[in-house]
Order: sequence, then structure tokens, then C-alpha cells
Amino acid sequence: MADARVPDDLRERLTGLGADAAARPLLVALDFDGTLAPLQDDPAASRILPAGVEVLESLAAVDGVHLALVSGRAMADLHALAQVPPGTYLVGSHGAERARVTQFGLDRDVVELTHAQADLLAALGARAAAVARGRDGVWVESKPTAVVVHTRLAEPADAEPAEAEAVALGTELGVGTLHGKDVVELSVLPADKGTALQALRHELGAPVVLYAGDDVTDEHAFEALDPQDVTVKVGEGGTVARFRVADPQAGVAALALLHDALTTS
Ligand SMILES: O=P(O)(O)OC[C@H]1O[C@H](O[C@H]2O[C@H](CO)[C@@H](O)[C@H](O)[C@H]2O)[C@H](O)[C@@H](O)[C@@H]1O
Repeated sequence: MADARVPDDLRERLTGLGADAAARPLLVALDFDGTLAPLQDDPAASRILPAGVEVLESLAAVDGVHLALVSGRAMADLHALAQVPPGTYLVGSHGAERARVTQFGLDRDVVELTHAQADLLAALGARAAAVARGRDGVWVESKPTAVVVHTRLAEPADAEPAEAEAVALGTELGVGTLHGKDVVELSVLPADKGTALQALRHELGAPVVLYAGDDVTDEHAFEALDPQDVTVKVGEGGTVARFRVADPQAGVAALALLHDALTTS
């Protein structure tokens, strides 16, 4: 029986993909937090849904399918949490970091900051810490190319001014600024998921990309993709994505349906 969590329009498109030999190689690219892993107060507590681990394993085994995670997470963090099979491409820090999972670990591109960028990152860290100071529930995450002001645990009276100050800090220092779900990311290596995803699809020669994501930062990917691509918004909120599912569980159900379509046609 059809899984009711997958809307009819998406089911139809995924079934069509299964029968479309011209859609190979197919790039299946997925956001991590809020898409494969339900959102958590503590980012270290995020875990990919068990059914997600299984379906990614199955999809990666299908001939003509490339699998990628495209995340704002720092690469080391993403790799530690991802539980994806060898061969999977990992795009971290919104595109500033790239790697491929191997049997033995990670084959990753080295990210080198110039002295000026390293100094700027240090300055950003200090200024972001000042934004968080004295505000309950506001804290700063450090990444190799960025700092992130987190506000998920804060009341609006602390979260709203902290986010506004973080955005203003990004403008003042002229760094890449992304405002996601309860986060403001300030990066010395400007990157976005759309640019990263299009670069990957061209490298792989993928005529069709399926991309699913939940956050406003995923809109860059949706916007950059082409009409034949399959864009799926996970959860509520405005989007330019063509399709929508209610939550990560429904997203994983859609991936299972895609697997069935690819292997039974
Ligand atoms: O592109 P994503 O894979 O969605 O990563 C984006 C950010 O994810 C993490 O923050 C988000 O998830 C946290 C855990 O569920 C949540 O607490 C936070 O509010 C979310 O914004 C991560 O901590 C960030 O570094 C990523 O950029």
C-alpha cells in the first residue's frame, strides 16, 4: 500500500524518475539537520533517523546513483554524525568544505585560509562571543571557516537582539552571512549550498538532481537547481521547492519510494 506520508505529486515524480534512463547518473543530495536528523537543542545530540541510515545504504548500492550530504555542518562534525556508506560525497560548511567517504575514513579537500582570513576568523570568534555574553541560551560554535551564533535555547528577549547583532557583525566585517533556523553563520569563506551543489552535479555529469532540505539556507540549493530537478522542502515555511513533505520521517519514506522506483523499473 502507498505510504500516505509521501504526497501524490512527489510520488508520481519519483516513480517517473525510476523509469527514466536519461536521468542517470542521478545525484541524490540531502541536507542533514532537520532533514535526515530531527532538530535538537544540542547539535551534538543530532542523529540520523535509523530508517534513514538504511535507505541511504540501499540507494548508494543502486547503479547510476550518486549520494551526497550537503550541510552547513563543519566537515569533521558531519562525518562523525552522518553514518553514510563509502562513496558518499560530503559537502560541509555550506560548500566551503568537500570530501568523499571511503572505506577507511575520509578523502577530503584541504581548506587553507590565508593569514588575513585566519585573522578575520579569530576576530569574528571574539566579536561573536561578545554577542553571546550575558544572554542566556545564546552560544557560539566554531568551525574551520566560520563561527555560528546559536539561539535555539534562548528566550526571544535574548535571541532576537543576538541574531540582529550577529547579522550586523557580518555586515560590518564584510563576511558571508547566513541566517538559518536559530543560527546566524558568519563565514570568512563565502559559500552557499546552491553553488556547491551545481558544482558537484557538473563534476558527476548528473542530468537530474534530487535535493531535500528544511532550512532557509537550503533555498539557495532549490533556487540554483533546474526545472528537471526534484526539489523537496521538509517541513513548514516558505519555499521555492517544487515538492514538500511534512517532516524528516516523511522525507525518508520518499527516499524509500525512490529506491523502490529505481530498482523495480
Ligand atoms: O545544513 P544543515 O545540515 O541543516 O546544518 C545547518 C546547521 O545545523 C546545525 O544547527 C541546526 O541543527 C541543530 C541541531 O538540531 C539545532 O540545534 C540548530 O538550531 C540548527 O540551526 C549546526 O549546529 C550548524 O553548525 C549547521 O550549520
